[in-house]
Parts: sequence; C-alpha cells; structure tokens
Amino acid sequence: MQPLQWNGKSLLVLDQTLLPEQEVWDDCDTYELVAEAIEKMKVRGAPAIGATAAYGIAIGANAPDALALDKGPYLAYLEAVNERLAKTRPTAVNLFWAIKRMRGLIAANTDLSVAELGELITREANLIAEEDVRLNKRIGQNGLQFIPENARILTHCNTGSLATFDYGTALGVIRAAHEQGRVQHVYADETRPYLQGARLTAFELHRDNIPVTVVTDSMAGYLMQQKMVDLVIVGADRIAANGDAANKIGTYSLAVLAKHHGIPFYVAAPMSTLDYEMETGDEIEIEQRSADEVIFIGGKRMVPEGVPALHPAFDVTPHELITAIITDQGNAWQPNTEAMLKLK
Ligand SMILES: CSC[C@@H](O)[C@@H](O)C(=O)COP(=O)(O)O
Repeated sequence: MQPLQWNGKSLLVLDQTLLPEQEVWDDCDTYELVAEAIEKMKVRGAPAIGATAAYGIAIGANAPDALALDKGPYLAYLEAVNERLAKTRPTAVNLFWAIKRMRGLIAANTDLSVAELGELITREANLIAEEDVRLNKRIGQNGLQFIPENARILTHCNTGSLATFDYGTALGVIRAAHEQGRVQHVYADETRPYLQGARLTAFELHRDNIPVTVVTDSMAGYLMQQKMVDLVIVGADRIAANGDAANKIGTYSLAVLAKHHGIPFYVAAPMSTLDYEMETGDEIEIEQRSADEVIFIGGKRMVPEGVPALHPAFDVTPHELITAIITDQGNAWQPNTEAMLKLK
C-alpha cells in the first residue's frame, strides 16, 4: 500500500497516525500542509519523507500566486519553500537529500521561465518517487543472500511500502525473500512510543499474507534466548561515512542483543540514506519529540502527572554491531569507512 498519491496538483497523504483502524487520505494542496503532514508523522519513514518533501516543493513551485511572480522573487520564494520543508524533521537525511537535489535542479535551470521551472520541479518529484520503488527492489535482491531458508526474522519500526514510495527497504528484503518462499516468520517489534511495528508493519505484512507476530520491544532478548530468531533486519534514517546507522529508537538495543546472541544484524537502506558528510554517527542529530507521545497512549495518561518523560525518536547503532549494510548499490560487509567508500 503506497502512502502517497500524486494527482497532478496536490498530494494525497495516507494519515498513518490513524492506521490500522482508519484509512484517511489528507489532500495536501499547499506546501505548508505537506510540511505539517511530515511534522505530525502522518507520513513518515526516511524515503517517504524525501519523496513527500519533493512533492511539497512541486506544490509550492506551482502555486498560482507563485507562478505570477517575476523570476527573481520566484527563485527567492522557492528557497523559502525549501527552508520550510527542511525544518520538518532533522534525522532522516533523505529529506535533505531530496531538497538538495531540487536546489541543484533549480540552480542549473534559472534560464527557464517560471512556468517551465514549475513543470520541471514536478517532473523531478515524480522521478524521485518512481526511482524509490526501483531502488527498493534492488535492495530486496541485494539482501536475498543474507536470508536463509525458513528464516525467522525480527524487525523494528516500519520500513515497508508505508515508509517508502512502495515495496520498502528492510521489509523489501523480507518481501523479496518471501517471494522465494524463504520466510518462515516475521516478528515485528511494536516500536514504542509510535507503534510503527504494531500498527504499520503488522498491517502491511498481514495484508500481503506474510506471517507476522507482534512482540513488545522488551521481548526481543527473550526471543533470541529461546532461539526463535535467525536474523535481525532494520532500516535506517541516516548512515554516517563509517557505517554508524541512525534508526528508530530501540534499534541500538536490538543490535547489542543480537551481538550477544551471535545473531546477524542487517541494515537495509537506499544510497540516499548514506551521509558521507558525517564521519561518524556522533554527528547525527537525534530528533527529540514531545514527551506527551510517551506519556499518553491513545489519549490515556500512562505516567503520573508531574513526572517527565524522554522521547529521543532515534538512536545510533555503531558500525561494529552491524553485520552488513544492504543498499541498492551493493552491500558493505562488516561496514567501516573503507567498506562504505566502496559503495559510493
Ligand atoms: C525505510 S524506513 C527506515 C527508517 O526511516 C525507519 O526505520 C524509521 O526509523 C522511521 O522512523 P519514523 O519516526 O517513523 O519516521
């Protein structure tokens, strides 16, 4: 199930905060509405955020008021659109990758008319979305070698169709392995506090008839101890030049547990998630979200009044804990700076 639908003028965004109970599509016809959809996590997952931002820029670039501007003010306005979208979420580098790509396109085509630029930007957004699906399928194929027959797989957060334009990254590998009959079972961590695993991964896999069981995040160690897991595979929001990988909070704990139990731990991501400008994961900004997202579940208070809560939305898994990074360009086995450079 794709999380976005482009109708040529506006972007329909499937509100993932309401899944699995309700399937509500928001019609975002201004770039501000697109920015808010990313901020409120109606659309989430690194590649999906990148594609959404690209469409946000296309919507901004083709707004009637904008098309009425002269070239100079139009270019300045486009930069304001880019800046607004860049402020939505800090950790997933795909957002900044998409904006950088649009900036480059605009800079290389300033000789075009305002209307032509608007059209060019829309075509680029469509290209980014289409490319995403193609790259995810390649990630799926590149990851197949790591999935044994009858694999019992543990995954975290949601890295599927809903987190991309379609197919998925880590879930793309699982999908590809399932197509070959290799998947015995998938355990989906519920992924507190947003429950992307329980609400979204379980929703997607169940719909696609891939056997899935939801476990709470704290059950992972038990599962590994009971020899119920053959491998762990997760996605990433930003991977530094040395292979350190930022992903949904709780990923690091899984990697430590996997190491302790001698279970391979894989990270799957498109090349647009690799940030060679950051030498190590220490440089990655971790989004700090509202404590209320931890304190309340479904509107019900879970923490006594007056007690604070923390909500770092991501953590960084050091490269030493990662067995291989799987990308559309190939895989980095036991990733380090040298292995990561070979992918570039
Ligand atoms: C293919 S998605 C990879 C990551 O973006 C995913 O694992 C993740 O951490 C998503 O976080 P989210 O906060 O739901 O946007």
